[in-house]
Amino acid sequence: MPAGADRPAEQPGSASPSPSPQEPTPGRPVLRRAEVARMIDHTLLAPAATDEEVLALCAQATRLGVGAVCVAPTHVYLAAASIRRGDRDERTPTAAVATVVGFPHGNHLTVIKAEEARRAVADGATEVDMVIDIANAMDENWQAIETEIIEVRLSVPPHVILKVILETALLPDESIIAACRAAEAGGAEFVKTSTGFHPAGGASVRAVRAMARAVGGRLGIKASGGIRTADQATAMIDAGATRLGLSASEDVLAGFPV
Ligand SMILES: O=C[C@H](O)COP(=O)(O)O
Repeated sequence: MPAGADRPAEQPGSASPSPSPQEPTPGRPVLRRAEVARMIDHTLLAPAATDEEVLALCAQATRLGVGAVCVAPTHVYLAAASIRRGDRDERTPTAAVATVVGFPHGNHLTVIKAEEARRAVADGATEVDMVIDIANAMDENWQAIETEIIEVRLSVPPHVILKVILETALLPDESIIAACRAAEAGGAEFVKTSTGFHPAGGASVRAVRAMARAVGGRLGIKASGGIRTADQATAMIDAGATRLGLSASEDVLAGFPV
């Protein structure tokens, strides 16, 4: 079962209600299913996820044409092997393998996050989503956040994409902006809204807009946590998201025209 599939939309981790995106943003072409699929990190991070469920996720990823799968560190090796096999059989473009570090609470020692990232890359991950030490953001200790990001950045090769999870439901806009700047200074490629596991909630249009104001055009912006419909996904993209972390990828994509 995909992570969060057993949660109703308004439970912890769900995306905040957003303005209806039914009216297309002026000047933006209609979003097509294949284009949105390439923006998706198809995600399974449920603590009890089995190997069988990870293999099903990878098969689905290949079928849907998503940009990446995102799995727990313990499943990276399996996912990377499965994606490679699926690509050979189906002759479809390769989905990247992403994983998480310091997940979901973020209060692991920096040295543990750095080693977790290094091992994940050795196992086949090319994208790493690290959770910041959220207490540092509550304390507005931006230097500590930047230092930790630098440590993780230095633990993996330059080609690895580093995404920094801020748990934005806990933060006012000014803190989101400051954390995004610390992520940029620390060498991250992306900032990401949420783990999808915090009781305060998941992605919101408010947070994505603040992130876009801070680093849009320079860093990628990943909206994740509680996005269950094409309307919610569209609202995130219109707010500035360039990636979507979704466990409900199939349902979301079904709402976009081919
Ligand atoms: O990192 C991504 C999230 O865990 C995905 O959250 P979701 O299951 O609410 O889509």
